[in-house]
Amino acid sequence: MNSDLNGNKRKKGIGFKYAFMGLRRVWTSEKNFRIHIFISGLVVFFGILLNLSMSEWLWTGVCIGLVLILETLNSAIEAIVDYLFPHYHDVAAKAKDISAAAVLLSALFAVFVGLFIFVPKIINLF
Ligand SMILES: Nc1ncnc2c1ncn2[C@@H]1O[C@H](COP(=O)(O)OP(=O)(O)OP(=O)(O)O)[C@@H](O)[C@H]1O
Repeated sequence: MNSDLNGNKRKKGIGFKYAFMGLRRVWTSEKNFRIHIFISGLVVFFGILLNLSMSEWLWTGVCIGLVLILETLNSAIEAIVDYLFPHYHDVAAKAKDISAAAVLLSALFAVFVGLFIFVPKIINLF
């Protein structure tokens, strides 16, 4: 056992339980995360419908994973920044903007890969 800054006791050990609590936190508190999950569900649905190949599923999975991982990290950074800077501060703006940029880059990458995979398949339907 050790203590956090508020003197609360925290159990040391394998962090899976806390990691799942983190997932629940990001799901309940971050609208963007829920939107990404919803879009990921749609992509998987259309992937099944369009019968993606193994490598196409791999690329799709990498893109979905990348966006969700970066959105989760972005949420953690936002929480720290909000705590450290309750009022306007240039450092807070810089940290949040750059953290959001990481999510944006991953989303653009996902769109780029998605266009390569899905557009030819959709065109082939007609
Ligand atoms: N304390 C602050 N100081 C300076 N600028 C801030 C501060 N808080 C937020 N901002 C600016 O406002 C933008 C949006 O911040 P916000 O906290 O609303 O995050 P968000 O990207 O909208 O994410 P979410 O919707 O998950 O809260 C930041 O990217 C930053 O430019």
